[in-house]
Amino acid sequence: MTILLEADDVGVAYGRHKPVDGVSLALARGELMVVVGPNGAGKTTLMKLLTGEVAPTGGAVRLDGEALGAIPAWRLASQRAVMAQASRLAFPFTVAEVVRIGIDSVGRALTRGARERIIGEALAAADIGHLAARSYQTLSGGEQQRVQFARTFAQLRAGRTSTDRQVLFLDEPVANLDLSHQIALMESAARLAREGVAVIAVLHDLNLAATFADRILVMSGGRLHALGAPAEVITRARVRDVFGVDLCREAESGLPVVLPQHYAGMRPERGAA
Ligand SMILES: Nc1ncnc2c1ncn2[C@@H]1O[C@H](COP(=O)(O)OP(=O)(O)OP(=O)(O)O)[C@@H](O)[C@H]1O
Repeated sequence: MTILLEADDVGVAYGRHKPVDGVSLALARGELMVVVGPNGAGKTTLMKLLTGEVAPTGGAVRLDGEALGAIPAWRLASQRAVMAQASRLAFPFTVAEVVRIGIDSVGRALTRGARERIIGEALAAADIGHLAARSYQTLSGGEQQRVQFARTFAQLRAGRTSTDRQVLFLDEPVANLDLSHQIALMESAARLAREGVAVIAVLHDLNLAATFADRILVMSGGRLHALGAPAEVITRARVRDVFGVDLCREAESGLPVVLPQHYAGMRPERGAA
């Protein structure tokens, strides 16, 4: 198993407040890990620690075996892509231009045709081909979110010309999406995982998490509460403890969350990484 992202006892303190405290994890090539937890549990802060946006006050993060801080920005751009919670743009870029930004720093060696192919593929992966000429600023929140996913998708595709050991970070990527686009975006993320990308995503929807995750990490009060396969982690007792929600009786066996019929059989098969 090839580990692409590692956190050792990582945490950050703001005065006496510790949004994330002592979290350790290892994310393998081809794995899709979903981070869940209540509001304020430390999910976004953990993602920021893992991407290097926030410097840890304790512990260490390694990307493909190297200390995060030691990797130059130009190389990081090929190794990982980040979709943050909200992305506003000050300039009136078109959708296609925003997606092109994703490959500006990593796709210089690509031919013009290859770049256009990647952009087309990214637009399709996010179902925004029909919006390509629209101004990003005039899009709905959900449409903007899909554009940001396409940008990260394009960045990874272009970066693959330098390395196929890549990590994708998605912080609440489906927050504003309708049900079918939530599933479509997670399917695209799962497809990237099947191609070997290590994917880590913050989600609030436990159904979606259980459907798509190889492993689920539960954060609670800044600490790692549980980490494992969906059926082991999303138990009725844990949902009660962590989220304060009592699930229905049917939830007693196997995955406790009532999976809508629509999700049935949608769990993608993972190929060997
Ligand atoms: N820069 C900061 N200074 C002080 N406190 C912070 C800072 N950043 C985050 N926090 C606090 O850390 C805690 C965790 O925040 P974080 O955004 O990681 O939670 P979350 O699990 O992503 O929540 P949500 O589900 O609401 O998005 C919160 O109480 C937040 O107010």
